[in-house]
Amino acid sequence: MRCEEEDELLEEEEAGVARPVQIVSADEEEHSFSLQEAALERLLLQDAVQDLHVVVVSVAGAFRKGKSFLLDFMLRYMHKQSGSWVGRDDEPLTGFSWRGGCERETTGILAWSEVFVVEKPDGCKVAVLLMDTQGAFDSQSTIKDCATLFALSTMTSSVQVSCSSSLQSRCYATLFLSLCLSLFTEYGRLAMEEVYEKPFQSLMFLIRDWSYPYEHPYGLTGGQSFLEKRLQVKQNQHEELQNVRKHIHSCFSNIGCFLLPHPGLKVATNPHFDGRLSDIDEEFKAELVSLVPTLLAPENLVEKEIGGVKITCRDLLHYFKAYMKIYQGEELPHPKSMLQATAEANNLAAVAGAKDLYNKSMEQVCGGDQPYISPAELERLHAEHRQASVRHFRSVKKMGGEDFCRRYQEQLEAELDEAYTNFSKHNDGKNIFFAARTPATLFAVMFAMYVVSLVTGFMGISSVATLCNLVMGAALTALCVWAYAKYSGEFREVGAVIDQVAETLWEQVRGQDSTKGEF
Ligand SMILES: Nc1nc2c(ncn2[C@@H]2O[C@H](COP(=O)(O)OP(=O)(O)OP(=O)(O)O)[C@@H](O)[C@H]2O)c(=O)[nH]1
Ligand SMILES: [Mg+2]
Repeated sequence: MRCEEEDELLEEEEAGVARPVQIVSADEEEHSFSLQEAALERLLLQDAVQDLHVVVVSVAGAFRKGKSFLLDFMLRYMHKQSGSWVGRDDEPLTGFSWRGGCERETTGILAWSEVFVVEKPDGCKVAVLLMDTQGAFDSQSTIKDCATLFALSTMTSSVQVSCSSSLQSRCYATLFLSLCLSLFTEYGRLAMEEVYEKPFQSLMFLIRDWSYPYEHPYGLTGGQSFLEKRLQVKQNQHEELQNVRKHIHSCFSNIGCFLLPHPGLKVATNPHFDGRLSDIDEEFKAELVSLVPTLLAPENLVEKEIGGVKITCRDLLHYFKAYMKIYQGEELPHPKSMLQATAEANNLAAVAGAKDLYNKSMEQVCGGDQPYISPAELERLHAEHRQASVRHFRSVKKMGGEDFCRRYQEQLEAELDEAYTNFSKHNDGKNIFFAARTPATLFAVMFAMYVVSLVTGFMGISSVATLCNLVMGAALTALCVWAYAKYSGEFREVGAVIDQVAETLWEQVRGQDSTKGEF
């Protein structure tokens, strides 16, 4: 069954059908999470988006609160981006899987397989990635599970939408705030010591089923006044709570709150509800139409920044890998190791960017469809592009301090030299004389053996003549095998050994020639 499902998914992927992709999967028994690296790579390394700055919108929060449901409306907006995006009255809601009932639906973290490319009003193109997360407080998850997912989605997103209901908002905010205190505020403080920038971008508290519009009206303004009241620092509060309230603003560049009305009884209680708008209360629809563009309109998109630098889809991959590593332990990671992981991923992303720059420049010089270039010229261009690449690495703002970055610079230099060896070999392969070296050497051996066997035969030294004939025969066989290996692509190892032997002979003769030349 599992295999069939996987095959189906693969077929869908090949057919280009957009769908949710599991990027972090949960192991329910072990209470652990693992990164689906291959799926994430396929998602983030698509040609059209890998070099674009990324906007990561993640919806997290309490379980069964309509997170996936909301994301499906976000998908509708991303597909249409026009006034009538919300859809027809009788259209079922599809996309991220959602359903009624009291059992949880989403596990781990999922992303939409289509990364949307949006042009911002300033003309910059950005890639928008939508992420759905497992809900907090379900009966099967531990507090550590909830905190891990919450931390992961906060660390990797630029817009974090935190869902909770009116009633839960208190305990949810408390969990979030205490998490903030123990992890994010300390992480933020450490990060800011280095880069003086707020570590996270946008946080939107989304309060569902708001039932007190007479106190705070629905929408953003009501939410803002509700939030201000919640985040007020009061003298009689516990010192810890006071600190969180003070620090939360220094962690996020923008904190908002949106109060969403109840969607109506059909949504909440009808088991056959399929998401059609005609079954949803007007009030809810009106607020939804204002909420989604607040988060996703081109002018409101917030790019993911780390260490004060906007990151690309390719960079995001490094951060995911680094964060996933630290969240796999028994305990929640210490803020210091979070910072360490960020610095590591930050440097690795800079290495990857610099290497990509070098590879692209060298491809133009000696890529697959470029003609042969002289080795001396190739070496000169390699030195030039290597320097440019290292300069690029050094110019990128990085975390971790000078010594830490130097280690990654050394790694980059070693990787560039290795890439050069490959480019150089590839270039040599294009030289027709270089390719003809093996048959030329074998012919020369055969000719020399033929002459020696003639002379020695004439002089009557038949044993030497026979030996020469044998060597000639061996050279001829080697030539035939080599030609077959090159033509058919089979017995490649044998072909390589023959090349190696011919190369050694060639170098030997050339070496003797040049020694003679010196005298
Ligand atoms: N009360 C209420 N129900 C909603 C709201 N939005 C959607 N729902 C309903 O809530 C149910 C759960 O929706 P999902 O989108 O699957 O919820 P979820 O938060 O993704 O759930 P998990 O993935 O299990 O954490 C569905 O029946 C929705 O119709 C809302 O604002 N309030
Ligand atoms: Mg869900």
